[in-house]
Amino acid sequence: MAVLRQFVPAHWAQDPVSAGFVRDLALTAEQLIIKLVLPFVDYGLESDLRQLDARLCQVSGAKAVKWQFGQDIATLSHASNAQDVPGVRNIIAVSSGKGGVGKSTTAVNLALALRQLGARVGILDADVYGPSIPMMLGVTQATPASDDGKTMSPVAAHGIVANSIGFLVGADDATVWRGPMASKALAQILRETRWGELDYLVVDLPPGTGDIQITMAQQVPTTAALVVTTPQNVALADAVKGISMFRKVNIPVLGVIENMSYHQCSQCGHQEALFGEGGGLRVSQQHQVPLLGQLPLDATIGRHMDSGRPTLVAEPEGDLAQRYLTLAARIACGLYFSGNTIPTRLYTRQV
Ligand SMILES: Nc1ncnc2c1ncn2[C@@H]1O[C@H](COP(=O)(O)OP(=O)(O)OP(=O)(O)O)[C@@H](O)[C@H]1O
Repeated sequence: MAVLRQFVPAHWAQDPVSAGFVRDLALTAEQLIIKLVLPFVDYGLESDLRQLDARLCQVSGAKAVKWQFGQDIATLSHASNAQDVPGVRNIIAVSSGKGGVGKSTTAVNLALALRQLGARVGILDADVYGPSIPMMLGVTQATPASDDGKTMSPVAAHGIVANSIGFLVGADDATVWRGPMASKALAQILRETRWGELDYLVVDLPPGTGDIQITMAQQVPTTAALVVTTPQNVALADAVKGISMFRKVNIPVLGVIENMSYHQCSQCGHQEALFGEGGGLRVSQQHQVPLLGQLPLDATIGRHMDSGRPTLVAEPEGDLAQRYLTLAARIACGLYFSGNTIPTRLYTRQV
């Protein structure tokens, strides 16, 4: 325990003992068995912890250390008084100040990365003006089923569940929705979907700071928001507006994600900062929000999205997937250590 107390894994705010994650510790003739149960998903933790093996063997007399991991994702508190969404533990809003910065691409890959790390994940396409999630998940022909005429089952794709106004009205019709009608559509689709048990529901917001964002603050129990930006000054200025808006409406901003940070040549691997350098970091420092990750402008990301097989599905072992997995773990970790755990409610559904 003393050895474990001295070790704080990357992005954690506490060591595993103080955080209460050590569930079991047993010494057999040969092995020291340590079981950790985490309230968030993590990535690369075992290789981090393996650095302790030699020291643990020395103090315990064991020949080897066996690490065991379990996961019970915590429900974190949210600032709004909005009613819970049955079965949904945490809601993460993905936003951007400007359109076209790669918010939906990031939201989809983030949801799939959380899933790959072992969480139960859903995605809600709240971009009621231009829903793109059905296309990105390759399920444009799907329709959420309803057996009672009041609620609907989300569409399953690549291990996650999804719902989008695009499934219900067709992408072109959605663009005419404005103001209260769009907000009502979001609230309705969120509450009338039978999400099942989810650790994380990722919500892809429309760009900007409009009615939908206000609805997220007032009617949705949002745990925290992420702001996606590119390094260009125009995008950064709008990202700052987004951060201020979330703060005004009491939604914690977990951090900034810089997309299209640099261009990586698919032929020679050369990296070039097409849109300038250091923008995301500047915003993060000036507005006291962490820079959670930087993703390259890479033509394969766009191609994967267009084919309906996002990078996490098309190349789950590739370098880009590793970046999304690292980002997802950092978000899950940050959400846990910056929030307050509340008891997870048990729901029964009337049939
Ligand atoms: N890192 C990236 N590298 C290459 N292409 C990308 C990257 N991120 C996004 N794209 C591409 O950029 C385009 C815009 O992305 P996306 O739809 O995710 O943006 P958005 O911010 O959600 O836009 P909007 O909110 O206006 O709908 C898409 O064609 C997508 O495939």
